[in-house]
Amino acid sequence: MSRNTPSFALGQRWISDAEVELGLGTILQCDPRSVTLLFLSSGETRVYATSSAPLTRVMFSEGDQITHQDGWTLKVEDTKEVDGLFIYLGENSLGEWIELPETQIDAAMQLQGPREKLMTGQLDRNNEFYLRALSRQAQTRLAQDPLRGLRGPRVGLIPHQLYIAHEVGRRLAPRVLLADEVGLGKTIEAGLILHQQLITGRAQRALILVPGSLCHQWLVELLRRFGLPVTLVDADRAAATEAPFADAQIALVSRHWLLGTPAALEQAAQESWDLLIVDEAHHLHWSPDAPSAEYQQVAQLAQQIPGLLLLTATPEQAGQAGFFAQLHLLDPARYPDFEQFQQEEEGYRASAEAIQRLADQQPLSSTERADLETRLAADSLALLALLEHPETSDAQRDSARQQLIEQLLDRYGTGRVLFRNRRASVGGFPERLLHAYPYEAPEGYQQLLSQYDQPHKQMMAEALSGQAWPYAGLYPERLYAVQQRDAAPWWEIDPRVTCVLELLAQYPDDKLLVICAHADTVLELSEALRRQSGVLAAVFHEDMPLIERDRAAAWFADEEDGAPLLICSEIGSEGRNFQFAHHLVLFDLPAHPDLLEQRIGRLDRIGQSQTIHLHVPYLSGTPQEAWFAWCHQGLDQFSAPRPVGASLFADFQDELQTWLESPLFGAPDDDDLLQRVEAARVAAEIELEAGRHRLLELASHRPAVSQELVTALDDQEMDQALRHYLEIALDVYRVHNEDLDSHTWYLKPGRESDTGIFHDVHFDLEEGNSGTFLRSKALARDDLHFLTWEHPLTRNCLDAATTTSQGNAAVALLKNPALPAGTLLIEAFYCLEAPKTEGLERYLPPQSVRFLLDAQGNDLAAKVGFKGLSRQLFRLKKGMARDLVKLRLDLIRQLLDQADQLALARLPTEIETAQTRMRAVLDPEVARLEALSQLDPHLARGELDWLHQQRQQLDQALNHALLRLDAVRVIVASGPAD
Ligand SMILES: Nc1ncnc2c1ncn2[C@@H]1O[C@H](COP(=O)(O)OP(=O)(O)OP(=O)(O)O)[C@@H](O)[C@H]1O
Repeated sequence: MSRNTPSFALGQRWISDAEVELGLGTILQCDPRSVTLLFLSSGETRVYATSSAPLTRVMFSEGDQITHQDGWTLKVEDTKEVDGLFIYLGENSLGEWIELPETQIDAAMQLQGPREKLMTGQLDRNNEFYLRALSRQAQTRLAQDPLRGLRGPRVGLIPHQLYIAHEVGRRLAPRVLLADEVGLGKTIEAGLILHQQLITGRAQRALILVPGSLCHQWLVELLRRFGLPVTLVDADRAAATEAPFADAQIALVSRHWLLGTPAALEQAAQESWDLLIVDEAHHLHWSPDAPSAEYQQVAQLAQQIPGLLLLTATPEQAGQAGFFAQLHLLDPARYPDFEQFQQEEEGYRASAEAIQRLADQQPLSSTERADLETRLAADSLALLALLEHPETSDAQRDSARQQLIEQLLDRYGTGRVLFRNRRASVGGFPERLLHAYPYEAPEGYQQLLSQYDQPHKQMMAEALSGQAWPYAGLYPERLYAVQQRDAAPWWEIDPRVTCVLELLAQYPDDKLLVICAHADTVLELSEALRRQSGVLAAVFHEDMPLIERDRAAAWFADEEDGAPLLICSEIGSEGRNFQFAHHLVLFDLPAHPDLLEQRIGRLDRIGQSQTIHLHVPYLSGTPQEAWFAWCHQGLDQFSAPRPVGASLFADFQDELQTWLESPLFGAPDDDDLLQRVEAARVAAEIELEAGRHRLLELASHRPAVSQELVTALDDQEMDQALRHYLEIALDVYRVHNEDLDSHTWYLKPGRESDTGIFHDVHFDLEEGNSGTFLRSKALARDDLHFLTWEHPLTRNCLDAATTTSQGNAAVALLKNPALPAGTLLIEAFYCLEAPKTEGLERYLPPQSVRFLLDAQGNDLAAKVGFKGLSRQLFRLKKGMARDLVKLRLDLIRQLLDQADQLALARLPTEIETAQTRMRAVLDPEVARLEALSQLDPHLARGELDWLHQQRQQLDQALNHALLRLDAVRVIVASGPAD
């Protein structure tokens, strides 16, 4: 389309230079003195003096697309002029040759493309063009950034977490078990993975199931650290809304509520989610004959939802079967059968040794090689051959070795689905100090417990306490409370109450976390403390409403006026963050080793800065004494996590029964039990260390990789490109910006500001907010925004600058003494676009291509950079700019056509790059599933077919990609200054 100024005639189409927003006008009346135009789309009429009418004739050219007033379109191939009116000739969308008189052009036709705007004089400010182009370039760069999704979260750079997040977050529909030891940051890892999946477009929606007691903590972490749009879906919301999940992008739900509320579960299941996250997954009980209802409900969701993250610090709390059940949920093709899984576990040591040898770059022994050959599929054998071939280069060998290790970890271990880091390998955790307080058991307890000496009486104890005998004997206060209703309350005779009071007196400036197995004990103990010495304790247990639990936790956390102690129940405390406290009082001990580790983990977690004091009061002469000895001397559980605790607990179950009763009914026959348990623990740990742990360690953290991540993320603080970008964006959107220090800005919108860029940003539009580029500062101060390329404000600017037509047509003056006045350049940006197909954006990131043409049509883009050139450019007044375009119209059109040709020639290269990128992601997935299905032809078929289909659809879409003109700038040299 071009612009010309012939004489006026009725029916001609013009636009107003002064009011371009009026759209396409039609001449209604004209005489030698005045001309009248009707702007149909805006319903306005204007009369201008003929001699000075600020009007531009609209004339379309070959290749332009025009819309008829009836809605059909025509691609212009030719134009003729009859009685002063243009008639356009070309093909309509049905391929028919047709004529379209300009009088019939749709008045509402958009003239917002860069060419149309340039030709009709709708010129943007030069800094708007600059922002648009900067945004496109940033989007291209960000889309290919290997750290995408890791930059924005407000988290400390902890290597093992970054490794997992980076490894898993890039996957297509990741399905993994995050099983780091208690308190090492599984919630953070899940948040990082989710953030990456959302930012990269791999996922749009997520459903998060957590224990009710952790809802608030999760909500706070997801908002504060990740700025994610999370919605808490609970009974209140379900009562108030018909479809409580419908507009929740990330729905956070109490697992207990959801799985216990059939209507809500059905509503959740009807939504389409990309990622399911289940925290404390060890609660999903499973056995080969009797999977729990909860397990089956989650399995149903896990089958429907492509991505799945299971979180547990104690994956084996429910034994090997429970562990298998979680792996089966994640990857039924890889873990189809419990028996097969058990057999595989036995072979871990051999696999671990072979993998270790590969990792150490040692040659494999002939037995190891033969063993691998019988077990490996074709793709791995090819890698093995490449590794051993004498002509393989070092780089090829490294890459083959790494791929082979990954395949071995995946196929002969749990490498691909299980991540478990341990304190022992992470390091840097404070010491644990045990303080044991043996007390004489009160007479009342002793008498009571010694009554349970017959099986039928023990059954009564079980019925009363809900706990199997002799474990019921670990909680004498529960039996006493029920059986001795008429006596004084248990807490009047129990010396452990005095112990808590003494500890309070001994550590007046410290916070004490007290954990009891039962909610009733929590309530009664707090009442006892209040009555006996006026101490007000915060309490926290599973029967309290969520809001009260959170209030109690906040009261305990308050440094100024907070409660000196918090009394928690077992279930109530799981997963909570209490690392600001350094004293844990184990009022009783839980009846499972993994629960003990969960308790200690409330304090012994990332962020704990001091030695952790574990206070254990116990009653001599009762099962508590024997159980303490088993945990301390047998398993050595207080000094460090004991991953073999759960299996030894199962192995020694029968002997433990007698052992626990021994203080009541005499010494067991076998009094060297503790030494035997200790020996078994040491042996099992050595075996684990060499076998599964070794495999896990290799798969869960590669320090060389995480170190690179840490360094790169550290470096981003100094990213001048981000600061420059934000400065320009804030200028264009008219937001006031002030330096508070060299890394911190204060942003304040004004009346002129475009506040759309604050959409979904937690920002005070009235008062303004500050933001910092420094991670350490953002971690220390929640009130500061953490400014990164991934902050919602930056993302909104990137969107706003590229999704409207603002900034897509501009004219600028080039002040460069070396160029003669009037030299004209055209700077054109093109975007690669393809038909919308599922998953496309992953392989076809926003790609922008720049051309800079001189008057002879030479492309100078490679020689003259965008930013360098922009620095030499100055704005021109709008009127002058329009005249300039008018004057050089033919040349501009010709150069734009040439740019189109260059873009066309570039297209195949761009498509090929996108295809290569797509294959680099999909092909290894396909190869893995093919290898798995070689081991068992029934496995993975569905997923494999789906991947093949996706690859085909994406190939097709990419083959139809186009380079579309996105923005144009006409540059004219002003010549040497006088
Ligand atoms: N990278 C990090 N930056 C800042 N804080 C962190 C980071 N990682 C973990 N934390 C903090 O450490 C604590 C433990 O993290 P998190 O709750 O994720 O651990 P977890 O492994 O899920 O614990 P649990 O086993 O008890 O469920 C939390 O207070 C968390 O905010």
